[in-house]
Amino acid sequence: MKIVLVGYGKMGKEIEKILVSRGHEVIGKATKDNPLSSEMVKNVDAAIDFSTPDSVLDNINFLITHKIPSIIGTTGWNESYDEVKHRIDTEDGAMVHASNFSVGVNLFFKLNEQLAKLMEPYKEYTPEMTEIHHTEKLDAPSGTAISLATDLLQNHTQFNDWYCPQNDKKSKSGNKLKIEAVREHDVKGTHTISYQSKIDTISITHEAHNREGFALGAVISAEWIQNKKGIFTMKDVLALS
Ligand SMILES: NC(=O)C1=CN([C@@H]2O[C@H](COP(=O)(O)OP(=O)(O)OC[C@H]3O[C@@H](n4cnc5c(N)ncnc54)[C@H](OP(=O)(O)O)[C@@H]3O)[C@@H](O)[C@H]2O)C=CC1
Ligand SMILES: O=C(O)C1=N[C@H](C(=O)O)C[C@H](O)C1
Repeated sequence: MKIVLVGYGKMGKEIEKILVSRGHEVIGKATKDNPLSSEMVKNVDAAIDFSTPDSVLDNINFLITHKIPSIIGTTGWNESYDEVKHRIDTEDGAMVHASNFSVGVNLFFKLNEQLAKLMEPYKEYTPEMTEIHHTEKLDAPSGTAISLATDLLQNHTQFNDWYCPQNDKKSKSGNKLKIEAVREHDVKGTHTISYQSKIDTISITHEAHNREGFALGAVISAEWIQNKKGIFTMKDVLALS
């Protein structure tokens, strides 16, 4: 495949390695000072976007307009999801998006759903979430934490929304699940869901050791989306229901 990388930072560089190792070609790299252009997307099979929360929506709209299948790993655009889905559905677009492209985290998503169902009758346990990332991360909470919280809320009735003390846009008031966002030097991404009671705590944790899993999942998604139309997630790519 001929691929354009949108964002050539920590993830863009990791994805390039995997693309080359699987026999693909990177024919363009969009960055802050060299954004997407019509010239850059001529004859490409897919674009893989790991850019910034501020630029991703413009990138997505550009790629839909130019009929380029897109793999969107950038986080922080959840509020625009309905608008993007409408464009993909009505303009015959093709996209795989995921807050986390690693196989391990997608299995962890299933574990979180199952644990929420199991804990639902035990009202003495209160769920809580923590995510830890590197200090350069621009969004809080992480996209993965938002996905985990959304799945938990759908399978457990104690709370009806989430809040994050490190995110001013979401108010704490009301009946909300707490997501603590911690920033430490060079952490690749750790997510913990805990159910706490006076007597004990039950926790599950996923810890990424490096960025390879995210990058591999994005490349597999670009291979998978070829000749497909519609908006998909990593769950579709992995055939996890
Ligand atoms: N879904 C998943 O599995 C994962 C998602 N992510 C998400 O991916 C995103 C990127 O992460 P990471 O690689 O660590 O971030 P980096 O900060 O390392 O890289 C961001 C890149 O985006 C580029 N950029 C900025 N503005 C634009 C623009 N207008 N057009 C194109 N590119 C632009 C930057 O350009 P310049 O170099 O010029 O500054 C930089 O190359 C984040 O949102 C992160 O949360 C990360 C890991 C896994
Ligand atoms: O910015 C990162 O690094 C990561 N971002 C994604 C997120 O926001 O969940 C995925 C992973 O946790 C790493």
